Amino acid sequence: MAWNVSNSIERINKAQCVAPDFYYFEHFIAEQKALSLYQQLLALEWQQPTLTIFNKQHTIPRKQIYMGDAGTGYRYSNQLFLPEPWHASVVNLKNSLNNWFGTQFNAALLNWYRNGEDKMGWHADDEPELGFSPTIASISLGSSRKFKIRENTSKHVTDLILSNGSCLLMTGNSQRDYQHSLPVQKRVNDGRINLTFRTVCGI
Ligand SMILES: O=C(O)CCC(=O)C(=O)O
Ligand SMILES: [Fe+2]
Repeated sequence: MAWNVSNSIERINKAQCVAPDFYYFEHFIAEQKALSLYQQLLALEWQQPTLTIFNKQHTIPRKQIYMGDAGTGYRYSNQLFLPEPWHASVVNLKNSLNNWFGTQFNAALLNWYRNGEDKMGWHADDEPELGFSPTIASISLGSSRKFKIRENTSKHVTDLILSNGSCLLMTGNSQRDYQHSLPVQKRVNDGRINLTFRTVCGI
């Protein structure tokens, strides 16, 4: 669903534009609140599915939980994910983001990177369920991790550090023109949880 930029001009002005259509808000959630949310979410029932990509089976190199409103089924690497019911803290965060940005997020993919060996490869969140030019808000809790943004034609890469309590808003052509990834960082010993809020036109 298209995002109404005019609702959020003021918010975007407070952000750092790290690449076209990528806006970074460093202290979006207070540090202590973000750390306590991290601790709370660690206790969830995390899953580590095996996906089939080009006929090969891969167990994802991190853990995840997909949460959302009923009817927000999501297809990702040939597998259908049905949403778990919202966790109280996550639905509160979703509602705050919707108020803040004027979005209509109805689902969230949570990723838990247990240490610097856990990662996410290059991809764009361009599944049809997300509609044309999706807006995605990505909240980071716990250890800081490097995040890479690569422009599709020039292959130019921008590095960004996503720190505890930050929000990265990806909007406009961010998924059409770029890919992003979270590389291995062997020297990171502690965990990080990332929540990506999405608007899913369900299946
Ligand atoms: O962990 C991150 O910051 C990236 C997560 C991501 O790209 C995704 O869930 O699609
Ligand atoms: Fe992504």
